[in-house]
Amino acid sequence: MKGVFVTGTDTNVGKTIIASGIAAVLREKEVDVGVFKPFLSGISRDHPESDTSLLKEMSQTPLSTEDITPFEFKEPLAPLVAGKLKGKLVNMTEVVRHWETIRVKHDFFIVEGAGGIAVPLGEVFLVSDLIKALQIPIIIVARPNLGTINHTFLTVKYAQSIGLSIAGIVINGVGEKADLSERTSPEIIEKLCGVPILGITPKLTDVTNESIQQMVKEHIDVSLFLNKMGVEKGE
Ligand SMILES: Nc1ncnc2c1ncn2[C@@H]1O[C@H](COP(=O)(O)OP(=O)(O)OP(=O)(O)O)[C@@H](O)[C@H]1O
Ligand SMILES: C[C@H](N)[C@H](N)CCCCCC(=O)O
Ligand SMILES: [Mg+2]
Repeated sequence: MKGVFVTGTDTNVGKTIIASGIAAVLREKEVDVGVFKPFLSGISRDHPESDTSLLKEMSQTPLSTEDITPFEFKEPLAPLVAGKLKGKLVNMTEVVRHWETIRVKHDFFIVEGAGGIAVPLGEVFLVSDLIKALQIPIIIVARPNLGTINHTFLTVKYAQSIGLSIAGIVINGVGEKADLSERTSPEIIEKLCGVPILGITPKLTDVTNESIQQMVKEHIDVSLFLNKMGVEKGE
């Protein structure tokens, strides 16, 4: 099994949009792709607008929403905090055990974290610890606007400091009239971080499964990380 873990510089940066778009593009390339969003908070995994639902739809995996998202929490908070409120603390062993049961179901997995890379998932583990346990490279989704250089640099340096492999960065949601910071940040980010920018995606005016897939197909070079991982793909 090969895969990539989609994390971000923050919550709400577009991890699900990018992860689900990549899943759809890989499916179109006849890659046997599965999805895993182990922790979801603030919405039910079966809600049609949940991360889980979009990831499932775009990958067309037969995995159930429970397979994809074994741990869901009501409050829109860090999973550890939401879990404490529910009296349910998840430990890493539970997550890895669940992962071992589903990882055999597909050749390639796209995993989505929760919030940014240092969000607490359990009493003693963060998103970054889960990434380390799954031993797959990361894609960092970042905002386009002023402030993103710092956020992205901090995320990259933290990931590198704990030995995570970084496939690249996606700068997501550039407005139609990109301002000076949006136009200048990508180059400085790539130079400062020493990590490839896999793509710069626009802010869609109409967010549909089709527009997400088309956006990723047009703006993200998935071969940049597929080739590195030796993933055979269709035409
Ligand atoms: N390129 C884009 N164009 C238009 N809307 C976007 C784009 N990327 C993200 N959005 C919107 O921004 C919001 C946040 O995106 P998304 O849910 O993917 O973020 P996230 O990083 O997965 O958040 P979370 O940390 O909660 O999982 C959603 O409403 C989504 O539809
Ligand atoms: C609720 C939200 N949509 C995410 N699922 C969780 C974001 C946790 C962020 C925690 C933090 O960085 O302060
Ligand atoms: Mg998400």
